[in-house]
Amino acid sequence: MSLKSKIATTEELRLPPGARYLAGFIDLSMQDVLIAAVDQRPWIEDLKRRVQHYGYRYDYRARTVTPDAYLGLLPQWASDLAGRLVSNGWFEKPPDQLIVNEYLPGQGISAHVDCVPCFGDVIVSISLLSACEMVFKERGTDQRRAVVLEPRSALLIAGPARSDWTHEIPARKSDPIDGQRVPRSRRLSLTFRTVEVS
Ligand SMILES: O=C(O)CCC(=O)C(=O)O
Ligand SMILES: [Fe+2]
Repeated sequence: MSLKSKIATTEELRLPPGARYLAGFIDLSMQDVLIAAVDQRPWIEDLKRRVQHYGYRYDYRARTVTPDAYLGLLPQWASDLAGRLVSNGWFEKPPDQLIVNEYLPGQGISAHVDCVPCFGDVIVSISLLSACEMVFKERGTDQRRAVVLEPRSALLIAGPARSDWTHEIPARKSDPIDGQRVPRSRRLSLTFRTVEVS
């Protein structure tokens, strides 16, 4: 077994119930295409990290998505990825909302559960560039699972992992990976969701 698949297997075991992890979902040339596409688009700069919203705008202050937040169809590069997430069986229908997050070293996302009435049960986050650690914590217990999100991997969060556990990316400049401190560099994540409008 290669070192890489050994790491992926170990991380599988560390995932909370309902989460799944796929290393190498994106190949190197597709990663370049996606980064170039994202970097051509305007960033929203009013959080601690830069973000882009597609499909529907998520309101961070109200913590909700409303029907009037519709922004239009996903751009081609995003709907191609959404289609792959249907063909690999992770989504039943193509997700219609995408948030791109940019993390520079020292930036993260605080512990949260993605809005339960706003979005469907399945959430998939694709990682580009730097690796980082994601920490899951079970609400109401002291259970904690730290997983390494490798570049070009895909993480599915559903079921208990989606609603009974919080997830976060600690705001750090390096992560403990395989017993070493690995410095972070720029990371982009593409998080796909399905909006449930009432
Ligand atoms: O960057 C990530 O992989 C996770 C992003 C996330 O949790 C979110 O946008 O809700
Ligand atoms: Fe999240």
